[in-house]
Amino acid sequence: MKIFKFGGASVKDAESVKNVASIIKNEGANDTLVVISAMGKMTNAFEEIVDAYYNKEENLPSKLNYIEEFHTNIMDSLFDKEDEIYKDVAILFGELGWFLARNTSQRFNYVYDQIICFGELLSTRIVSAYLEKSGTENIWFDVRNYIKTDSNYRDAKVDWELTEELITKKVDTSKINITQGFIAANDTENTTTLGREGSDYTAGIFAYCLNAESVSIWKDVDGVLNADPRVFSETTLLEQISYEEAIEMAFYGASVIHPKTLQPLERKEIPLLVRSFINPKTIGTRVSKGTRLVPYIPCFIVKKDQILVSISALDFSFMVENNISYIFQKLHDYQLKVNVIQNSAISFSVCIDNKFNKFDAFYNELKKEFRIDVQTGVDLYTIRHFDNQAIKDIEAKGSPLLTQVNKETSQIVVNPN
Ligand SMILES: Nc1ncnc2c1ncn2[C@@H]1O[C@H](COP(=O)(O)OP(=O)(O)O)[C@@H](O)[C@H]1O
Ligand SMILES: N[C@@H](CC(=O)OP(=O)(O)O)C(=O)O
Repeated sequence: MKIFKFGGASVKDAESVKNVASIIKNEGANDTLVVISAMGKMTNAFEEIVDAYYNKEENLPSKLNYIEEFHTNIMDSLFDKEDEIYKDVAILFGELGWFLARNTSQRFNYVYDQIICFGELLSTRIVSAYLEKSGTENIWFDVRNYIKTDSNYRDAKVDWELTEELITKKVDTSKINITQGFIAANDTENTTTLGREGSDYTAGIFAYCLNAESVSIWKDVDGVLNADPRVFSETTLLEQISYEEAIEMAFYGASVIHPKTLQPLERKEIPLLVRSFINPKTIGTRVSKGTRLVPYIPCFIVKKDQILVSISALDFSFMVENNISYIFQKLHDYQLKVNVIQNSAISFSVCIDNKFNKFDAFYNELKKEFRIDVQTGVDLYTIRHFDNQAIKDIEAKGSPLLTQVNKETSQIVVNPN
């Protein structure tokens, strides 16, 4: 069985849905399981629903209306008014309205997951119905009956044993199956999610449980490139990458592959193909056991808008285990992700992501006991398989503030000025 995964960009409008349908028809076979994300930026739009629900209820109707119109416009270009899909979609909006009206829980993460899941439920219903209408028979199923997790809402952990049992028992491997990425359910049938951008991971879960022959994730780029094309004007397609190399790249922040996706595939040596939904005939990138990197060239990963923090003791004493472990505990408490660490006798520097906007609270707590220098708005470049020229090119992007060189990886924090 083959697993395909289509992200939001691949189903952002009616033309894109037609394109996805033709890829499934031409590249898929009868035994293909297709994982699909919410259309376009719909997960962000559903996040706004959650926000309005908690903070600005008067905005709810207009935000719901925007989402409903977005999907209706796409359907109007793909279907006839009397088609069943309009009823299916109306039922989903009915369920969402019912939840918003009846929910009494104040648990934010629980509420978030019960709302956010509608993006994937809607997109898969629409793509499945369009495939059927255009002559490609398929089975739509609700992934929440297949992938089971704990109750850690918004970042749920998969119950592999139960999930494998359900998937192997229930998936009809002789058909084209259409299902949702990113969402799952716990043992009380409440919806959970696997973390933002988790649909690649869903594809990995199905591949692992079904011993798939390959996973293809269809992207708006030709494959994995040696640098983020949004930041670098010249990039080269990587034809082959080993699992280890892809895991390293994802770990350092190459957003083209979700980090959790690779481990289940590596364990069963299932190749991951990163392919272009714009040019489906091109070969893309193969991530598999074998050669580390083809071609073997420096690869650049960028994390924008980081904070560089230098911490030293007020009395200029050495930064050693006890104060460093205290700082780490605080970084953990405030959910600040550390991307680089550099230590000298009297100062300790970290480059961090302020994803949850808790840096100010961290700073206010630490400044009572430490001297802290903060540089906000800096960029972190990671170069895998660097050479001198690659380091020079990055250092020329602004004022380099910190450079760390390991055997295969160099990390440079740059103030873009
Ligand atoms: N090294 C890289 N190679 C290819 N694309 C990259 C790389 N780094 C960042 N990207 C970005 O990742 C995007 C695709 O990933 P993503 O948006 O998560 O896809 P999807 O949501 O469709 O799963 C590309 O549009 C590209 O801008
Ligand atoms: N829709 C979810 C899951 C996902 O993986 O989306 P995408 O494949 O478009 O990154 C999100 O935006 O987080």
